[in-house]
Amino acid sequence: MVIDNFTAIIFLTQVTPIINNMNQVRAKKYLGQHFLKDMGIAGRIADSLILDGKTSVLEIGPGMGVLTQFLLQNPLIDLTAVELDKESVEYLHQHYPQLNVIEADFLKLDLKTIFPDKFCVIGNFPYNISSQIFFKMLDNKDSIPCLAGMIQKEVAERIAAPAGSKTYGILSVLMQAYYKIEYLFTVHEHVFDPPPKVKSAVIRFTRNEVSKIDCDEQLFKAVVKTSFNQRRKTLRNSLKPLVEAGHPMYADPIFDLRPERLDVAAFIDLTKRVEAALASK
Ligand SMILES: C[S@@+](CC[C@H](N)C(=O)[O-])C[C@H]1O[C@@H](n2cnc3c(N)ncnc32)[C@H](O)[C@@H]1O
Repeated sequence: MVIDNFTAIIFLTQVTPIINNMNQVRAKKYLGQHFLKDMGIAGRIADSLILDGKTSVLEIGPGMGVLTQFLLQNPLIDLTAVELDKESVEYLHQHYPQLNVIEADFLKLDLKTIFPDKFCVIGNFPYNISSQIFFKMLDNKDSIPCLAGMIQKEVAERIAAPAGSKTYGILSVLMQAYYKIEYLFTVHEHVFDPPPKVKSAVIRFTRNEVSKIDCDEQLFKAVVKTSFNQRRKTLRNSLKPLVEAGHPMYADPIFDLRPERLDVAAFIDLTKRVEAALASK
């Protein structure tokens, strides 16, 4: 049989197996796939969780298992992985048959059903959904004592930013309210295949043993989100959707401030004022 170039391309496309000839998963941009090549860094990330005895751990986005291989070796870790990419799941089944891997979107996972008790979270996270991962973590904060992983450096800096800094925002306040945050180390682009356009960072969150939040938690979240929805405005202007303009509450000079000036304690105080104003209606 004579195969011209065109026929050869069709032929190759049709017979390309799920795992390609290199026995590697082909990186897909829409899934945020940047595979870590550096075993030293993978080992450091896998070691960064703080474990209190034998612990259930969820790895988000194991890809080809560069972190997974270290996690599976740790006798304290009872590992489950969630991976959205079918090709990666096939790869994991072949290379790590002992791994419990769920083929699903982490954001749609019912965590309470899978982990009725406490569990930790780890991963070299898909950067396109890192904020959503943290909001989901906050929704499950009572079950998650520790999370460690790699995200975009800029996002890690933003979450760890102190009050008063330009990048301080909703996630900084909410995560700092419930977790101790440690920026562990920076990771350069060249250790990934394909390299991302941005630098990365490994960050760790450890749940505060004593809750700082002694106000209504739902209202606290609403006050933080509403305040930052218009971050260039003063609190007097931005909080109007919660408490109507002209309310006596606004006489206090705290409402002259922009939201980035307030640390967690000040947001708790603000929430109590809003709560009192709503109760006095
Ligand atoms: C940055 S890659 C990291 C892969 C691997 N852990 C590594 O370090 O080489 C992110 C991984 O998350 C997976 N992923 C993307 N979106 C996901 C989602 N919504 N739920 C679960 N996994 C997802 C991707 O398929 C990819 O394998």
